[in-house]
Amino acid sequence: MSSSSSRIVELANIIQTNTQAVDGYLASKGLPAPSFAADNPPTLLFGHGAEIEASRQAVVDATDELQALMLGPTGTLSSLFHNSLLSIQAILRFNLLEFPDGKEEVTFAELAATCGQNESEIRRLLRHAMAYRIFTEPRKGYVAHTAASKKLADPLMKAWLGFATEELCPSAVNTVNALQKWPDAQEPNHTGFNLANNTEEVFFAEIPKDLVRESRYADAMAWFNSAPGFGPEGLVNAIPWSGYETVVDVGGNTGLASQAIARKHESVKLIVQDRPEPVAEGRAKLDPELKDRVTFMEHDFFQDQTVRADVYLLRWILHDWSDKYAIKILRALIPALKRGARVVLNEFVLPPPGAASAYQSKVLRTMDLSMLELHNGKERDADDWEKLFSDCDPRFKFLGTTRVPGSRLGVVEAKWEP
Ligand SMILES: C[S@@+](CC[C@H](N)C(=O)[O-])C[C@H]1O[C@@H](n2cnc3c(N)ncnc32)[C@H](O)[C@@H]1O
Repeated sequence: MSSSSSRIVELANIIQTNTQAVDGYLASKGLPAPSFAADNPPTLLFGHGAEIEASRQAVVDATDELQALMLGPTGTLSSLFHNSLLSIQAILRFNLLEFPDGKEEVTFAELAATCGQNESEIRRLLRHAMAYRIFTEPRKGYVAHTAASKKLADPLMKAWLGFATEELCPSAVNTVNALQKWPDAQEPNHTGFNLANNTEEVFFAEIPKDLVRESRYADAMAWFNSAPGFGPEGLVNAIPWSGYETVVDVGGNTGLASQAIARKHESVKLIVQDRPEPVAEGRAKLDPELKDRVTFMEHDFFQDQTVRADVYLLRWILHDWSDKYAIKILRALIPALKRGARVVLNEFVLPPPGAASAYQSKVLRTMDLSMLELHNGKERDADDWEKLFSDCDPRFKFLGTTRVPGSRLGVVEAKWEP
């Protein structure tokens, strides 16, 4: 091994040590090595405890940094590909994930025929996806699945990437225009989404006009809830829920987080509040065993809260809104708050500058800009959260932020102390 102390060698060593740790662990458990093959399990590397997760993450971070160093500044800038999601959009729109007659391999021509498109453009689009290891061409002219193209057929994954290509991409392209038109960036209907859709409605009023868009959004939320580190497990373990009688899950969508809490903590009652569409879907899909403890209620969170509870949970709510509107949502709780009532947020807590790897920062910053594109919302750091409560009302006592091991989201707590 080289004795050089350069960063590239240091990174190579980090990659080697941690890759060996992951590989040795998989072998010791009789699990396959990661590969792009269609039958490689999509969650192979997850759920093996903190140590293996730390090694996996170290490899991801170090390979990202090493690649950037090896590309150099020109290579880094030229690999910001503007249309990296175009082939995914085509695959989803043209429904190219299911091969005719259940075949394992199909020709480009057969796939083109299923959607009435030209073979040559389908070939170009699929070969673009193949460069990202989504599908493969095992022999010239034939298409076969990889682990990633198989995963893309999962309905929730499909919904998330459908949401990204059909809602986020057009909104992103229009975001700088929106900022030029409305520089204060506080109003939820002054966004890239508004310009892209030629509407003055906020996202949450525009989307329900079309059932396909509404149900894709609900499924995209469900995908987030099922992705490693994004599920409600962290929240379920972060708070002593059994010590509380009543919890209101404000903007709880179809109630996934509330159901997870109710399953683990058998005494607590949860009321899920949201817009009519998710409330109807949540009621219809509710696990019958939880029907006495998880109930649904239509409620606009900009209107005064009417339910007196011990805890008000807002999970992934305030990041959808600028400070001006996040404060309105928190103030609307005040009429129902009893002394000592808790407000619990389950949101990203952005790390201080330089604390996260560049790879992690890309994930967090992408989410932050997505909020800007759709709603003029934003992700916040610990200081931002504290300031939000103090700007809202000095009677909120800020209790701090915690990060639950294994969860990518933080828990932010405040107490009502009039
Ligand atoms: C990002 S989702 C989070 C959903 C859920 N809490 C979770 O963790 O998956 C935001 C939620 O806010 C709801 N919402 C938006 N505007 C609302 C309003 N004015 N009143 C009540 N709910 C609203 C949406 O319907 C959606 O369910």
